[in-house]
Amino acid sequence: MIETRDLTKMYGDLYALNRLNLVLNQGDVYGFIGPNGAGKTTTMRILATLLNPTWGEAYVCGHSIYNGAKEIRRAIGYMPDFFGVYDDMKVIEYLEFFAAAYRITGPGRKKICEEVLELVDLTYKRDALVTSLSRGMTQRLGLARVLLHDPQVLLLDEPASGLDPRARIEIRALLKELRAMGKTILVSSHILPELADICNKIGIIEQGQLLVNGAVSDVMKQVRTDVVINVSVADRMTDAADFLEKQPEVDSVDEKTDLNDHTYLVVKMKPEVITYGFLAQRLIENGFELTLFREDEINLETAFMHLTKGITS
Ligand SMILES: Nc1ncnc2c1ncn2[C@@H]1O[C@H](COP(=O)(O)OP(=O)(O)OP(=O)(O)O)[C@@H](O)[C@H]1O
Repeated sequence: MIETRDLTKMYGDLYALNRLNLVLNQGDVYGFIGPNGAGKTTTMRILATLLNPTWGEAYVCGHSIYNGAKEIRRAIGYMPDFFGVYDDMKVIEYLEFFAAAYRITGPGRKKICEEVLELVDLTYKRDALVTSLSRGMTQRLGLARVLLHDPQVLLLDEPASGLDPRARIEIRALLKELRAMGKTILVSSHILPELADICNKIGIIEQGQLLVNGAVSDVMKQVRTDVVINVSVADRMTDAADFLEKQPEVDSVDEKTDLNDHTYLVVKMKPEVITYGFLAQRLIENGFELTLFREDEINLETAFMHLTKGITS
């Protein structure tokens, strides 16, 4: 669906993008992560055929950016990080305006506009002025706009930036829905954890260079520093904590309480230990009834800092 080969963009001596090689297959949701100025927008603009690279090649839906711009623009929905809305226009008028620009005509136009409004959960705002929408609603309207022509590929530049936590959750839910619809999505962010659970692939870019690229689980393995497991047992938590502390592979055991007031143990393994299934077995063999045994979610934000530290500092 998307392939770039040594894609490079220079501004004078500056490599905004340096030999970028990316592959997105149909249905991939690729989280493109990087700090400000990393080259994310440059990549998206090149893929959207709005900017020429200095060299390198890129294909979108099988069309080259050099001679397939028309076909590419038809196949993609590009949402830039900043886009203007027009004053004195109602939400539905705004969408109909863009639908007309996409040459969607006849009675079908109205239907499509209503459908995308429904998809982004803005039906209740159809007659509101676009300038009266909150930032989160404006972002959702922006998404609705790029969905009008039912593109196969979505290029979304920081769709969650500047949103409050609730609006971020809504955008993530929407992205999940688009993923379920089979869209291929390249979505950028400078916040790693934000995208981890909606993407199947992740790339981390800095100063125009892709530092890490792969399946979310592989990226997590690469950046993993130590293994932490959350454990809970029925009734005998104190005994379990004592037992775990005595195991030679265990570094530390701490007790924590979750939001529902459930207590669990946070077991940190020694640095060289990367497997941990044996601990569950030992607990069971020693008569503990396990109610929770799960690797702690790796803090991707920490991983991100860990990865980029060497370059930025
Ligand atoms: N028109 C331009 N002229 C000169 N330099 C530019 C131009 N556009 C971008 N750059 C530089 O190219 C680099 C990459 O910029 P880009 O906008 O792609 O980064 P980004 O990852 O999207 O960052 P942000 O999160 O801030 O949007 C930056 O150093 C930027 O200053």
